[in-house]
Amino acid sequence: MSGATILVTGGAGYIGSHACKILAQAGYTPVAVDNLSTGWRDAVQFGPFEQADLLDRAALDDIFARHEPAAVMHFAAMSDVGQSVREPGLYWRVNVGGSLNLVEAAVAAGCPHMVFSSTCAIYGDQDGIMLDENSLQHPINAYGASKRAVEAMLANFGAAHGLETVIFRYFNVAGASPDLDVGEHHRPETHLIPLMLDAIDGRRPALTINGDDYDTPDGTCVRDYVHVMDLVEAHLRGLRWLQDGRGSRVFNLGTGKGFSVRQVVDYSAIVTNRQVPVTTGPRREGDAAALVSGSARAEIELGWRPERSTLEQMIADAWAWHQNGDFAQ
Ligand SMILES: NC(=O)c1ccc[n+]([C@@H]2O[C@H](COP(=O)([O-])OP(=O)(O)OC[C@H]3O[C@@H](n4cnc5c(N)ncnc54)[C@H](O)[C@@H]3O)[C@@H](O)[C@H]2O)c1
Ligand SMILES: O=c1ccn([C@@H]2O[C@H](COP(=O)(O)OP(=O)(O)O[C@H]3O[C@H](CO)[C@@H](O)[C@H](O)[C@H]3O)[C@@H](O)[C@H]2O)c(=O)[nH]1
Repeated sequence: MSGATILVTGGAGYIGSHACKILAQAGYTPVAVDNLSTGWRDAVQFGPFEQADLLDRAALDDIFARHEPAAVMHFAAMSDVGQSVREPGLYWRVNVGGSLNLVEAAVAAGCPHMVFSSTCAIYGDQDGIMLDENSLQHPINAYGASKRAVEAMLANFGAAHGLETVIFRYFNVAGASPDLDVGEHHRPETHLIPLMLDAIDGRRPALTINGDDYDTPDGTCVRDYVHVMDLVEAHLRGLRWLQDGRGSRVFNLGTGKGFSVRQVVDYSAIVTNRQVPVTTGPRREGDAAALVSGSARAEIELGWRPERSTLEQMIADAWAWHQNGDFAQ
C-alpha cells in the first residue's frame, strides 16, 4: 500500500521527522501532526503539516476526516525520564490522555492500524541484559509507567474494536540522517550524546556524568544505542507487517550491545578527535543501571538488520548534524 497516507504524530520531533523521511522515500504520504511543544516546524519537510494537540479530540477528528489515513505512526509524547519523576501529571495527561484521544479518533474514523513508540523504560531496573518482549514490566518512573499504560490501552482497543498495533519498545535512539536534513534537537537537551557534543565544541562547559556508583563494570549507567535511521526502517517494516494482515505484535528495538556512559565519552573523543570535558555528579532520579535488549524477534520476524548502529557511526552522524545541519545553527 505504498502511496497511502500515514498520520505521523510527533512528526516534527526527532524520531518522527526521520520516520516521515523514510515513509516519503518509500512512496507514502506522511502527514505530521504535532503541537511543536518539543518539536520543530523546520523538521517537517516530507509531507503536509497539521499543527494540533493530541489533547484536542475535535482537531484529531477533523484531521482523520480530511486525510483518511491508512495507518497512524504514533510518536508524540513527553519523554524526559527525569522530568517524568518530578512532573508525573504531565506524563499521564499527554502520554496516556493524548493517546486515548488518538486511539478513539482512529477507531471512530475506521483507521485500522497503528504503530506505537514504546520504550525499554517499561522494564525498569532488572538484570539489565536479557530484556526481551516477555520480560517482567516494572517501570521505575512515570514515563515508563505511562507507556506501559498505553500498551495496555492498545490491547483493550484491539480486543474491542479490532485496532491492530505494532508496538516498538526502543532502547536509546541516537544519530541523525546522514543527509543532514533532520537530526536530534531538543530545547532543553537532556540526552547524553547531544549534550556531550555540546561540551566537546564548547556550547556547554562540560558533560556531567549522572552517577558513577552504579553496579555496572565502570559504575556508570549502561544503555543499548540504536541508530535513528535503523529504527525508522523497522517502523516501515512494522507498517508493512500490519498491512500484510499479520496482526498485532510487540518488538524490542535495540542491538543487544550495552555501552556505559564512560564508554560513550571515550568513543566520542575518538570519533571527534577532541577532548571531552567531563565532571561527575549525582545519580539522576528514575535512571535504571542497565538497559540492553536481549531479543532477536525484530530480526527474525521483521527481517530487520541494523546497518548504522555501531556506536562510532551514531556518534559520527550526530557530530556531523551537530556541526553542519542542526536547526540551531
Ligand atoms: N529518543 C529515544 O531514545 C526514545 C527511546 C524510547 C522511546 N522513545 C519514544 O519515541 C517517541 C519520539 O521521541 P523523540 O525522541 O523523537 O521525542 P521528541 O520530543 O523529539 O518528539 C516528540 C514530538 O511529539 C510532539 N508532541 C508532544 N506532545 C504532543 C501533543 N500533546 N500533541 C501533539 N504533539 C505533541 C512534540 O512537539 C515533538 O515534536 C516518543 O514517544 C518517545 O517516548 C524515544
Ligand atoms: O548529561 C547527561 C545526560 C545523560 N546521562 C546519562 O546517560 C544515560 C542515557 O541518558 P539519556 O540519553 O537521557 O537517555 P535515557 O534517559 O536512557 O532515555 C532515553 O532512552 C529511553 C530508553 O532507555 C527512552 O525511553 C527515552 O525516551 C530516552 O530519552 C543515562 O544513564 C543518563 O543518566 C549523563 O550521565 N549525563
